[in-house]
Parts: sequence; structure tokens; C-alpha cells
Amino acid sequence: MTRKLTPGKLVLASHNKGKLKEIRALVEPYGMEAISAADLGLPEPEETGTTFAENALIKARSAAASGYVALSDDSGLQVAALGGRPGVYTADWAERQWFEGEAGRDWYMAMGKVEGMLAEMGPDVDRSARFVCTLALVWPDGEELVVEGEVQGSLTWPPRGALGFGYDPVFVAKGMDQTFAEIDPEHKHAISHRADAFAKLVKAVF
Ligand SMILES: O=P(O)(O)OP(=O)(O)OP(=O)(O)OC[C@H]1O[C@@H](n2cnc3c(O)ncnc32)[C@H](O)[C@@H]1O
Ligand SMILES: [Mg+2]
Repeated sequence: MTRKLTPGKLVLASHNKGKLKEIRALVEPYGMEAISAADLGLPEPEETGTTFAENALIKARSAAASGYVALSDDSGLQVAALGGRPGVYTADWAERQWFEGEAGRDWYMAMGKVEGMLAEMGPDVDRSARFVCTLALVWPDGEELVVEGEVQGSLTWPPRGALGFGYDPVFVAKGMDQTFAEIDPEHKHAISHRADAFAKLVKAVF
């Protein structure tokens, strides 16, 4: 049985403002006081893993060195026709996309690359994609928990909507017409890859 999380401080080991906002909204109802790694002045570790779980653990272990329980999120977009790419490298394809609030839409450049590759495959190319989210929870004494969530959907182009973050304007979940950037945050929180992973975390630790 996994250890339970008692209300108190929780370090969010992410430097992505969009993610931080979503994770805060998910954990605060459970009595957790979310502080970001940047607020604590923690360094941003290099994501050298080849899986979402490895990268999530790298980030959470590094933040747990602060002495607080740490929660990290490693996520990405997997495009079926591209054999699951960009996957773990989604942020790399978008370069430093977590600055997008201030500095423009780097994910848009990454999507230029994705759309270019899909276009070469012809007009009938399969546009199925999924978002994956792996959450890692690490206690300062080394206990660890990893959970994974996903949401199936497809890519749309051109982008639509101004809500959410990252690739939300080009992702339409299965059975929906609107992109993740066109629906209310509450709606995204109910069906997203992050919500799916978080539901598993809640079952285990609350
Ligand atoms: O590592 P941290 O500091 O948490 O921030 P990051 O942005 O580098 O995050 P990842 O390494 O996990 O890369 C995830 C990529 O997938 C994108 N992404 C993840 N979840 C998303 C969501 O819900 N909507 C849109 N894009 C998302 C995100 O913008 C990144 O480009
Ligand atoms: Mg990252």
C-alpha cells in the first residue's frame, strides 16, 4: 500500500506555467499547499530519460531534495502516423515552450514540423494522436509513486482557441468537436491525460 499524503506543502516540480496552473487546481482541493520548484529557487534538472516515467522521476527526485514531498509531470503528444513522435521529446520539438506566455508560440513551430511530416504522407493520413501524462510523487525519504494517464483524440489544423496551453489549440479529444483550447478549463480537467493520471494518484494517496 502506498503511503498517504497528508495536507501540507507540496513542491510542484515543473517550470511550465500552464501545467503548474492545472496541477495547482487539481491538488488544492485535497488540502495541499502547492509551491513551485521555481518559487523555492530549485534548479531545473536535465531530462535525460527516454521514457515519460524516467523524466518524471528525474524531476520529482531533484525537487524532493528540498525536504518537501514533490510532484512532477512529464507529458507529451504522441502522433500515431509518426510512430508516437514527438512523445517524450514534445517539449524539445517546441524548444523552450514554457516561456510561451511571454515569448510567443514555440509549440506552433513544433506543429509546423508535425504538419509537414503528415503532409508528406498524403491527404488521407491518419491524424489520430494522444496526450500522455505521467505523474511522479517522491517523498524526501525516497518513497516513490508513478502513475500514467492518457486522452485519445486527433490533430486539427489550423489551431483554434486561446485557452489552456501548449498544443491545446490543435488537439481535439475523441467524440468532441472543440479543441482543448476552446473548452472551459473545468471541462479539460475532467477529461485530460492529466486528469486521468491524477485520478489514479488520488486513489493511491488520498
Ligand atoms: O518539464 P516541465 O518543467 O514540467 O515543463 P515542460 O513544458 O518541459 O514539460 P515536459 O517536459 O513534460 O514536456 C511536455 C510537452 O507537452 C506539452 N503538453 C503537456 N501537456 C499538455 C497539455 O495539457 N496541453 C497542451 N500541451 C501539453 C507541453 O507544452 C510540453 O511542450
Ligand atoms: Mg520538460
